[in-house]
Amino acid sequence: MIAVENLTKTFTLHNQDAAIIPVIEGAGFSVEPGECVALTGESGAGKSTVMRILYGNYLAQGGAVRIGDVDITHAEPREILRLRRETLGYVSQFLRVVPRVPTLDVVSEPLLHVGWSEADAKARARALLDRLRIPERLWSLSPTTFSGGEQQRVNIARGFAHRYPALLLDEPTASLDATNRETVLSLIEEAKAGGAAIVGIFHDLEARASVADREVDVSAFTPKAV
Ligand SMILES: Nc1ncnc2c1ncn2[C@@H]1O[C@H](COP(=O)(O)OP(=O)(O)OP(=O)(O)O)[C@@H](O)[C@H]1O
Repeated sequence: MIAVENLTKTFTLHNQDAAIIPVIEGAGFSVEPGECVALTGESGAGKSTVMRILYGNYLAQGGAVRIGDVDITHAEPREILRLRRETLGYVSQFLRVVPRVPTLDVVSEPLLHVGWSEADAKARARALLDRLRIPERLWSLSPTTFSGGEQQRVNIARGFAHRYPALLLDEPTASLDATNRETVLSLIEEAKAGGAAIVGIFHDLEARASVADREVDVSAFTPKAV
C-alpha cells in the first residue's frame, strides 16, 4: 500500500549562500495493508522529514513514494488533495482548525468529503468523541479554546473518522493520560484490522511496542559525512 524507493532529500538554505544539506539518501521500505511500521532513529535522523515527504508536503530530489497507485513525489497538487481526502490520513499531535467551527463538525467533516450523509457522519463523530472522553457539552463549541489534551483527542477523532487505507501517525499518544492512550492504541489496532497501512513515529516506547509490527531505522538513510 505504501512503497518508498531510493528516496533522496536535500534542503537548500537560500538565506545561507544556498548551502545544500543532504538529509535522506537511498531510503526504501514498504508497508502492507494491515501493517504498522514505526520509524525510529535518533533525533535529527530524518523521521519527520520522511513523514512530510510521504504526505506530499516536501518534495524529494530523487526516488519514488507510492501510496496505492499514486506516486506522491510526482503527483499534481490536485491529485495529492484527492489522495488526502480519500486514501491518506495524517494524525499529528497538534490540531489545526478553522476558528469557530464546532467540534462535532471538525470531526465529521472528513466523512462528508467522502460521501457520507450528514446524519451518519455526525453519528460516527459523536461515537468517537465519546470514546475519546470529550464531554458532550463541548461538542458544539470550537476546539480552539480546549486544553492541549482535549485538542489532541479531537484531532485523533478527526484523523480516525474516515477509515483511510493509508495512515501517517506523528506521536499520536504524546501527552495523553493512560486511559486515553489505551483508547488511541485500540483505534490504531482497529485501523490495522480494517486493512490500513500505517507509518508512525512513536517516542512512547510502550505504544510503539504494542502497535508496531516492524521498525524502520531512518538513521540507515542518513547521509554519511564526507
Ligand atoms: N526545513 C528544513 N530546512 C533545513 N533543514 C531541515 C529542515 N527540516 C529538517 N531539516 C534537517 O533535517 C534533519 C532531519 O530532521 P527531522 O526533523 O526529520 O529529524 P527527526 O528524526 O524527526 O528528529 P526529532 O526526533 O528530533 O523530531 C535535521 O538535521 C534537520 O536539521
